[in-house]
Amino acid sequence: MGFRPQRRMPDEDESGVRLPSIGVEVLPLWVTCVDVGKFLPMKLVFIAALILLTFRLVLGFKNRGRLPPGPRGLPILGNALQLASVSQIWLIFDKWKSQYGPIMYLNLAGQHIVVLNTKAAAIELLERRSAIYSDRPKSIVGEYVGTALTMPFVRYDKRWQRMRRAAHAVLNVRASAQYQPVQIEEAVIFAHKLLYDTSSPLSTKIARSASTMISTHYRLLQTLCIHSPTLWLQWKRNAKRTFQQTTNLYENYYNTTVNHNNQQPNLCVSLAENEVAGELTAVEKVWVTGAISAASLDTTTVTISYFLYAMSIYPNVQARAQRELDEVVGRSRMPTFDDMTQLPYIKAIVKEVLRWQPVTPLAVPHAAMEDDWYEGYLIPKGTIIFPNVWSMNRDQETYGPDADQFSPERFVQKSETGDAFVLRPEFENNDGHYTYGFGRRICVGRYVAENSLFITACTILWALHIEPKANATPNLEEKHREAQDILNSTPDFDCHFSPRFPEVERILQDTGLAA
Ligand code: HEM
Repeated sequence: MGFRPQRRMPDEDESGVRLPSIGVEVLPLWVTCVDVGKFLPMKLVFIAALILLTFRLVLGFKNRGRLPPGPRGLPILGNALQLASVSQIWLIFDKWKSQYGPIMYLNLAGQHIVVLNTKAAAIELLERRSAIYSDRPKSIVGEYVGTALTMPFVRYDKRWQRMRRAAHAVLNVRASAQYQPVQIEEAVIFAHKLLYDTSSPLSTKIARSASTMISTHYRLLQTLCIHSPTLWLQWKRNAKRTFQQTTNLYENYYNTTVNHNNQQPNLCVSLAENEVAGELTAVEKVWVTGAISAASLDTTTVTISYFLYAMSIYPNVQARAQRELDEVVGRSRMPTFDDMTQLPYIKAIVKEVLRWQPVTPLAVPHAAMEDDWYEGYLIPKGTIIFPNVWSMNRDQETYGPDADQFSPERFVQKSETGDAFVLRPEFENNDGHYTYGFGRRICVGRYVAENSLFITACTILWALHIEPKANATPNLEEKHREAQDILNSTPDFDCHFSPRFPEVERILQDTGLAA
């Protein structure tokens, strides 16, 4: 069933993008004051703010007994100061989990936050009750510069439904198979670079490999990386210009790729040709491709970094994976997607990297669209919901006492003959982690990501021997203390790569040329 075109709202431009507006009802108090202050005498604003604040405090006290348990905060500021100086919020949440249980309440200067610490809570709310938990938090900055069109942050409305259907049409299990030849090519180029490119640092080589689907993808990503910080810093002054620049960037990329396609399957061409994508407006279409490219960049880069890092510090895992590759693939050709079912240990490594170091340890926040109750606790409408993926992925009841350790063995068991590994039956059709998120907002690119991670892991392990550079083993805890984001940071490490056997270079080159 198609969606009927939406009526344009008074504060939308012709592309349907919301223009800057003053939405008093949803803004945090301080922002309301700042914006409204331009239009009203300061005294009036102050009185209005005081009334609103009193109202919120009274309501807050009334509701407090019914809200989930959580750390005590300060009046007005709530828990804001407890979180302001923390670099890895998920570690604090993990600590609080043992104190407050499966569902935890925080207050950030009036904004309700609920953290879901267990898979049972996340599945009940974000999956079974997804009809009311699939929204995203309203972002004031974002609406100025285009999150109204950036798919992972789009509010749960008709536009998101159009975008999601289009993205699903070009990224579902079957559609994602069309990108496999390009993913093989990318993996071969990556392995070659790791071996022979001595000029660029490891992090640059990894970022290059994160262009999961199409070679031209990378050019867009590079441009985005260069422009993003300035675009975001100047957000308010140049809001409209920023939005326009980003649209131009995406449009340029989209048109160039569609018009100069070299016959390789790629996302833009798939979208241009897909019937479902016909429901999108022109501007939505280019933003879907841009947002998908951006969504795949950090996620894949961080995950591949942790894969290399794990291989360098767990030589036994590396050796076991290489034994599996030698037995199944041999040394006269490179692994392909056809080998996938025969390589359970490599699949287990990919699952374990995603479980052990989820790139977004709190996923992407959802938002409650109605007042709701869970286990006797009130979740007010507008609450921002963080699924605590980090804690769920390290739950000892599910993963055992070694849940904090990197151990792909947890996903495999000995085959009946006892001479090989097979995936444990419960993980055949199950990720074995919660890193791709939940419910209707679950990562739409996960099949492409899985293919990309699998073929990259196979290719690297088949071709290279990986060793940490002397004295280069980083202390992850130290690194984490430096992170200032809700994204897991890339580990700061370096490795030494060498070919596993003499024919590696020739076979890499032959495969690269043939792909
Ligand atoms: C290691 C790889 C990846 C991880 C761990 C990851 C993780 C996530 C997570 C946690 C979400 C939010 C889920 C939620 O709200 O519950 C998400 C959303 C999304 N991801 Fe991924 N992602 C990965 C790769 C990719 C790739 C390769 C693409 C594109 C080809 C992609 C496209 C998207 C999009 C478009 C969304 C927004 C979905 C929506 O809001 O409906 N992701 N991803």
